[in-house]
Amino acid sequence: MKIGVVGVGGGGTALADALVAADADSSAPFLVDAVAVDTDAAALEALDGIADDDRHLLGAVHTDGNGTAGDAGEAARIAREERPELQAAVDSLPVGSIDATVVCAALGGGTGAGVAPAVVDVLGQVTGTPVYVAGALPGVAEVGGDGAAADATSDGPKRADEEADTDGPDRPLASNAADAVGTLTASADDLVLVDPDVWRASGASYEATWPRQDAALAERLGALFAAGEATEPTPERVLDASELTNTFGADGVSVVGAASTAVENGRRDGVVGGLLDKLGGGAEPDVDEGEAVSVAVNTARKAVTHRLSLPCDLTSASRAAIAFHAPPGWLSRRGLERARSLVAEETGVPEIRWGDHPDPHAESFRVTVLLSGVDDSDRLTALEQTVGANRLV
Ligand SMILES: Nc1nc2c(ncn2[C@@H]2O[C@H](COP(=O)(O)OP(=O)(O)OP(=O)(O)O)[C@@H](O)[C@H]2O)c(=O)[nH]1
Repeated sequence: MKIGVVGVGGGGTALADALVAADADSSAPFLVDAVAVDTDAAALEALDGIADDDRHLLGAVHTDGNGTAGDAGEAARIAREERPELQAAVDSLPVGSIDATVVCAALGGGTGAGVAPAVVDVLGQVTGTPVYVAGALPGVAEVGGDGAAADATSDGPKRADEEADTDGPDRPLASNAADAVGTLTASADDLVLVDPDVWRASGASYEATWPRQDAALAERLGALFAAGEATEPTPERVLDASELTNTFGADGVSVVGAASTAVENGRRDGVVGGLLDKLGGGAEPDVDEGEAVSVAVNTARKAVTHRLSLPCDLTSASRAAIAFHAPPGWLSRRGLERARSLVAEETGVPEIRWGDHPDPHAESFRVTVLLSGVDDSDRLTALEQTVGANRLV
């Protein structure tokens, strides 16, 4: 599936940047163009992979280029007033060449929560193809949940001025996120959620977590989009744009799980080894089918039971798709079918679309699972309780 990407706000543009990097690393490129929109000039400046011309500063008159400090209402006003600028930013995407657009945003941010819905709206009018949102929730400790309590006990109770660093009145991360989840599940074609606490090591700061979280989500989304783009060597099955489109978009939110197992690809190390592989066509390892099946099944089990992008009740998903990525010899039809059956048993979703991406240079067997229509997640329930909202999905 060929995608366009729009990053919105600090966290959103960082995730968009990570998608550009994942595309550059992929042997089946999937990203056509990426643009960044922010009210924070320094955050735009800090991006790596998005071209300077594709970075758009909004609201400079209101914020002096310093962001909205969590004010989603102000960000939404800026998006309304500067709709022509937003439109111009989005217009640079070659809409005729993309199958879908992914809008990336950290939903606790003022700009992420306030501008992303406007971007979805503009895209809906200009593209005619699905618009998905990849949304990062604020961390539990950032919004003063259980994690914050744990932090407080390790360092003694938090002082009032420290509270302002988490979810004080000037940074209403939880209410921004709750509002954005409600709005975006209704207006976008899907909302894929990611929870920073899945990636946060015990005692680590969120700042240290974000780069890993952004890279991991970008790699997962990239694996799904690339599965339909792989052509050489021929896949067993293609997960094409229409199959992914038909998986995204069930009522609820989407989550992405992934796991990988290191495997031999028979490639030789170093420059000389690479040349020998080229001359000799590479040395495909002789893979035992039983081992290939067991690696496929065990990796698929890990993908749905560990490290989903949002912890949730798997059985609440109503649709699923799987992308397999591995050296060709490891992609046995029987292994892929058995892995698919395992995911069907774990989720209760009977019809699961799948595709594989044979990659002679892959050094692991990787399974990426998209679950759509998820409507039962303790993390969302906690967010609802924090802000006193009704069910968000
Ligand atoms: N995943 C990720 N999250 C981030 C990053 N930077 C900040 N965040 C988190 O994203 C949320 C919103 O922060 P920003 O994205 O900087 O906010 P914004 O959308 O630019 O909005 P402003 O309030 O106007 O600055 C907070 O929960 C941050 O903790 C990042 O690089 N990656």
